[in-house]
Order: sequence, then C-alpha cells, then structure tokens
Amino acid sequence: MSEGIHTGFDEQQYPHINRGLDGIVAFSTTKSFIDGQKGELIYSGYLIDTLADNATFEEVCFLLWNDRLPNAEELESLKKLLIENRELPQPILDYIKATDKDAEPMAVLRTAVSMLADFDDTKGKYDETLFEGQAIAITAKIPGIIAAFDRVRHDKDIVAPLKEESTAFNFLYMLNGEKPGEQAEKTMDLCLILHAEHGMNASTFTCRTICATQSDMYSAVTGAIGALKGPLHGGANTAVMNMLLELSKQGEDADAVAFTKEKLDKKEKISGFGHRVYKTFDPRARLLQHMSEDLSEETGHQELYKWSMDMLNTMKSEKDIDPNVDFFSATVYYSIGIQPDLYTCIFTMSRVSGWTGHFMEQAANNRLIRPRALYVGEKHLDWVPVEKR
Ligand SMILES: CC(=O)SCCNC(=O)CCNC(=O)[C@H](O)C(C)(C)COP(=O)(O)OP(=O)(O)OC[C@H]1O[C@@H](n2cnc3c(N)ncnc32)[C@H](O)[C@@H]1OP(=O)(O)O
Ligand SMILES: O=C([O-])CC(=O)C(=O)O
Repeated sequence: MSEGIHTGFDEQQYPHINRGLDGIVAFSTTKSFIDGQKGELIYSGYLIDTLADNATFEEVCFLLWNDRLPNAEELESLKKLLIENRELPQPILDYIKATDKDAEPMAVLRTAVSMLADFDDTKGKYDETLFEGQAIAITAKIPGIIAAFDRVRHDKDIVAPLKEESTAFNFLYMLNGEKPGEQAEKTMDLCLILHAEHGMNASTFTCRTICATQSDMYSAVTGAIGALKGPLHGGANTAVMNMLLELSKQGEDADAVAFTKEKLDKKEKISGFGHRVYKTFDPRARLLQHMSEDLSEETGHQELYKWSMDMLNTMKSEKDIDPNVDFFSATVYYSIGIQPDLYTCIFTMSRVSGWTGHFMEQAANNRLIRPRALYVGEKHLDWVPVEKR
C-alpha cells in the first residue's frame, strides 16, 4: 500500500527524493557547529583547535553533556564517576571470553554495549534524571570491552581497570598490560577529543532516531555503533590502514601515486577522503596530520607518512577531494602500536560522548523522527493463489 493513502500524502506532488537527506536540517543543536566551506569545527562554543590545545577528553565529555566547561570540583567529580564505573559485569567478561576470537571487534563491542543495559541499576530506563548517569556508565565501560576482547583473542589475560588515571591512560594500560608513556597517553587523549562530536553524522542521527521513539540510551548507543561500523563512516579508519598495508607489500619504494590513480581508474572510493559537509580539509585531519608526521619520525615509520602525503596530493590533483578525520588517524593509531581492526572501536570510545549528549538533547525536546518514502512499486494487484504463482 502506498505510504500516502491514509494521510493524503500524494507522491505525484513530491517527485523529488533527497537521497541521503543531503542538506536537510532536522534538528537544532548546541553540541557542535561545522563550517564545511571554511573547515571549522566547534563543540558547544569551543573551536576544535582550542580544545585540542587545552582540554582533556573528560572535560569534553562534560562539555557535551552540559553545554559548558566544568569547574575544578565538577571535573574531579566526573573523573571519579568515570573511574568508579569502569569495572565490567562478570557476564560481559564471560561473553567476551566465549565469543569467536575472529569476530569483528566492532560487532563484539555492539553486542557487549547492548548487554550492559541488563546490568545497569536503572535497566536503561528512559528518564531524564537518569540519562547523565547512564552516559557515564556506558562511556566508562566501552574502553574495557575493547581491551578485554583484544587480549582474549590474543590468548592474554584480561587486565582489570585502574582505579586512577585518565580514560586514555587506562585504556592503553588495559590493552597492553603496561602503563603507557606520557606521549602515548597524550596522543590517545587528543584522538578522543578530536572524534567526540560531529553534528548530524549517520551514527548520531541513528542515535537520535532511536531516542525519539523513547526507547533507551543503551539501544541508541548500540544502534549508533552499528552505523559507525560501516566503511563509509567510522569504519573508514580501519580501511585506510588496510589500504596502506596493502601498498606496503610493494616494498619501501611503493608507488602511492600510481596506487591511488589505479583505484580511481577502477572507480573505487579511496577511504579517508571526501565528506558530506566539508568541501575543504577537515580541521581534525589537519591536527591528526601533524601528529602522524611527528609520530612517523619518532617511530621510524616515515614511509607511511610519505605514502599518505602522496595519496593526499594525488586525490587533490585528480579529484579535488580532501582527507577526512579517518585518513591520518589510521597512521596515528598504528604508530602507537594499535591493531588496525580496533581503530573504529577507538572512534566509538570517543563518539559515545557526542551520541549521549545528543540523546539528552533529543529527549529534552522530543518528536518522533519519521520521514517519508516515495512509493515506486505497483498498486492494486490482483491476488494470485500460491499454487498459481
Ligand atoms: C567519520 C566519517 O564518517 S568521515 C567519512 C569516512 N568515509 C570515507 O572515508 C569513505 C570514502 N568516502 C566516501 O565514500 C564519501 O566521500 C562519503 C561517504 C564520505 C561522502 O559521500 P557523499 O557525500 O554521498 O558524496 P558522494 O559519494 O556523492 O561523492 C561525490 C563525488 O565525489 C567522489 N568521491 C567522494 N569521495 C570519494 C573518495 N573517497 N574517493 C573517490 N571519489 C570520491 C564520488 O565518486 C562522487 O563523484 P561523482 O560526482 O563523479 O560521482
Ligand atoms: O560528519 C560526518 O558525516 C562524518 C564525520 O566526519 C564524523 O562523524 O565525524
């Protein structure tokens, strides 16, 4: 049956379909502002460069949940709550130990976050007085899920979370089983800041759509993880690293220009390039580029940075397309020793702050999200009994 029959919505009068909802403004938000022409990104009033220079991930969480920076006491209190909420319920650890070691880390993370709702004292109840506590509980536990699965699949013991230190420090500690150096912690913290929030991207839209049915925050984050996982969205960071590793098979003299042109000739999309909103260099990619360059010198992976730049220049000259956040984050994570298939999980560890901030914003001014589809199938067909089809 046509979508329009009961409401008088006449598809003949609406011949234009906006594929991908390009340019459609469906919400107002105080969470972030993107100027796609200038390449500017603001989280709740603060330029991304200002936050990169000054903030910690925990301060950014507070900012996205409260639309203002915390004072010293509020920041200490949030840090304490995040630490207290790190421990994973035993059934989640049991699931991680029992699941297939070859499972996709993002799939394991999605399932574990969904399970978390059952062990939350609030059972994920949709109640605005409970939302910030739920956001803290989910944000605090995601790093432990990622680290635990990575250790289990490598036949290593799960490392219990620390009762101190930042989210970035504790994550690297749980992943590697040893305390990270200052540089690795700072790099991880900066990556968490840069990935925290980005307007109405596909995963945040998914989160708000689930929130708008008055479902619950765990369902919304689970759905958002599913959306982020795809290679056209957050999954692109893993795809970038796999592409560079494929190129590295050519040896140190690999030709990244020819490699890129070949992909373009085959009409392949190059991961880490292009963006629905930015028509210029993504400001996060610029910050990550500097980090990638510095780390490539420190770790002796200079060829990865050189190939990245060759790809970037080729994309610019051939297609006039700039890199997005996923392009240089890949080599940054690689330089600090993280396995490529965990990159999108790390993105999740950060973006959960933005998702949950949007969840609270949606709930405070809610309306069901329900667009239309143009029916293009047949109508009023005669019924044919099964034996005659
Ligand atoms: C965190 C994030 O989600 S950032 C984005 C991460 N995703 C990626 O890096 C995957 C690669 N990029 C892409 O697939 C796209 O640029 C997207 C999905 C990010 C944006 O898609 P859209 O806004 O729908 O742009 P669309 O796909 O229509 O591209 C417009 C044109 O640029 C081309 N183009 C866009 N990105 C790329 C790319 N990465 N490589 C090659 N060509 C590209 C398209 O082929 C298209 O060309 P055409 O008009 O000649 O057909
Ligand atoms: O905004 C988008 O569409 C994708 C993106 O860069 C992000 O989610 O960080």
